[in-house]
Amino acid sequence: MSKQKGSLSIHSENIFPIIKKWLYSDQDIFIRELVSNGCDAITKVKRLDTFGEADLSGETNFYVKVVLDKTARTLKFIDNGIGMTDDEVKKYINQIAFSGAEDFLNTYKDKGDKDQIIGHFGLGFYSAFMVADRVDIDTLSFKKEAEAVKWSCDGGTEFEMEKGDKLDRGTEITLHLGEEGEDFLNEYTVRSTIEKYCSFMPYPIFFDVADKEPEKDKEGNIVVEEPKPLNDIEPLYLKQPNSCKDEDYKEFYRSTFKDFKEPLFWIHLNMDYPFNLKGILYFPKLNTGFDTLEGQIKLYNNQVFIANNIKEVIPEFLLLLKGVIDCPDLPLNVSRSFLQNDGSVRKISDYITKKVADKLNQLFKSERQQYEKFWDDISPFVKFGSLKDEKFYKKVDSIILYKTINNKYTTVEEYLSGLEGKLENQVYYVTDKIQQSQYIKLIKENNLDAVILDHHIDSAFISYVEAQKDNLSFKRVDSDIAELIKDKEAIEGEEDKNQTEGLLSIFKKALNREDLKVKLESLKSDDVAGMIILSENSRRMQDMMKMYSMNGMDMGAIPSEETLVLNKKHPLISYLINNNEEGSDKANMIAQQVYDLAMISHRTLSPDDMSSFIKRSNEIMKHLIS
Ligand SMILES: Nc1ncnc2c1ncn2[C@@H]1O[C@H](COP(=O)(O)OP(=O)(O)OP(=O)(O)O)[C@@H](O)[C@H]1O
Repeated sequence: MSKQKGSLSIHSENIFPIIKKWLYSDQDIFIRELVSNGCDAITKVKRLDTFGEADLSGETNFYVKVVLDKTARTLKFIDNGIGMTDDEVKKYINQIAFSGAEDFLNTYKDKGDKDQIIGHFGLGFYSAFMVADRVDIDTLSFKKEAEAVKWSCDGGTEFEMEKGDKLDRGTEITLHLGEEGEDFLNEYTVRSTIEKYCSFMPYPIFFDVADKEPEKDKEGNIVVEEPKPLNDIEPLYLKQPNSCKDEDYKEFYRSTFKDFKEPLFWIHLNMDYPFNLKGILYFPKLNTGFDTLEGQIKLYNNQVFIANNIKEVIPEFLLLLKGVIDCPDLPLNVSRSFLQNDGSVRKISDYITKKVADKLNQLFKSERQQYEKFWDDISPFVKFGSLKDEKFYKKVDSIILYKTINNKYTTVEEYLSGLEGKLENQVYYVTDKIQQSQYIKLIKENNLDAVILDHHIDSAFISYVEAQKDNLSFKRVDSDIAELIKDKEAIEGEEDKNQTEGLLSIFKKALNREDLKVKLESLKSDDVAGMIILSENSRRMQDMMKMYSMNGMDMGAIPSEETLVLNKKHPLISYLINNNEEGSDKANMIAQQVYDLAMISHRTLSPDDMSSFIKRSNEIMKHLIS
């Protein structure tokens, strides 16, 4: 066969169902497509007016109107934009995937700002057939002497076109809703879909129900209300940050996210080069737990809503925030909610991350007090962000705060320099202020400090920080603190060894635990009889095992590394040392009680241990009166 060249042909009968059914992910998107076509039509005619190619004679009243008629089962999209001549209908409507928007941009590419035109692919109009059995177009071009055109198609590949009777400039698209469009006979659905996609579109969008019962006042007079657009044609994020007041930001937050809690602070993104990006990111007040943190980042392209929380553009941890981002440079797919794989998406995401880190640094440096006030709310976000994105962590590392047991906020650097000479590269922490109060007391008595890390994210976070920083280690207050609590003056001798042996035997017997580890120390304080000490590593291992045990692992298999430190100075312990009563009821009771009391400050008792503890405590109380 000889070499041939040619162009591929498409069978409209086969391609049309694909466009109608599968091109767009959400059925309600037809509303966005038709309203944005109306907006594009207005932008075009206004632009031609500025070029002197159309004469609008100072007209300013531009709009897109959506009118539902439940009785007639129609939904109309009316605009007073550029309109179409019959040639244009043939070119742009009858030819699938031929975009008048692209055509317009190419014709006028040297003039003006290309970004305001929404259409691109020449397919959006056909999304109407996802809900309509028939679509009519009535249009009149802005051109002088233009004739109105009427076009109609029932979703097959045939259309009808004739002279129309439209008298005013613009286009009216009528959707005859079929079975699949049943939902859009509902006023609320139409209204909320317009609000969802078109809230920030650049021309007023009105919604009306043609066959609605008129509203009447008490006297029965018909009340005519001034129509109000459903959108905000000049959203705050498009304005210059220096012209926006705090109240404007708060109001925009309330109206956009329907959240009446005030945001903590916000970042106004305003970038023109190397890509165009505008938006506002809000840090919401989070007084709920981490599990329920849920932000919302609305992504727009040229004031047209694309989708919420698009992970490709918005780094995952930023999805805990609330905000709007408008980026006309996004490489969108036809269906718009999908992005094309493109390097610029990564750049956009990096830019947003950097802006957030910059804002936090600026707050830390110039408004430390405010920053501390916000810290409890923003800390899960900053920690989650650090875990998810090393670059972000590097930028915020030095401004991560820790709340101390004295209710102060400190960075690791400040903490360590405050305890210079006492602690080296070691941070004490508390996970439960109440349970660990005994240890907190010790820390305070030793003029030390500890930070509170009581959030679910903290254990993962500190391991991450330790991996990032050489030498730094976090130690829970009940870990290796023997050195701290020991009375350094007391000298350990041979006698201690024997006493430890004796006590060990008493406790093992009383608790019926052969694996028990006991240490005898002279503690600084003589009001604590015993304490449980567990090395940080063993405890973390235990915590991890516990997590796994939820998935069915046997906890009994984990060896216990806890050591019971007994205080030689405490009268109960010296009683046990000095009276050889091993195995007696009294010795057993003291040993069990000392052990349980030490355990309670370390972790929660098991239900059985708790009931024995209560029972025994009552027994002991009875001795007071016997
Ligand atoms: N309301 C309207 N007024 C004037 N022209 C319109 C109107 N609706 C559609 N058109 C013309 O029909 C063309 C095709 O519209 P369609 O919605 O299919 O694609 P598009 O808007 O160009 O691109 P996209 O598929 O990205 O939305 C438009 O580019 C425009 O020229």
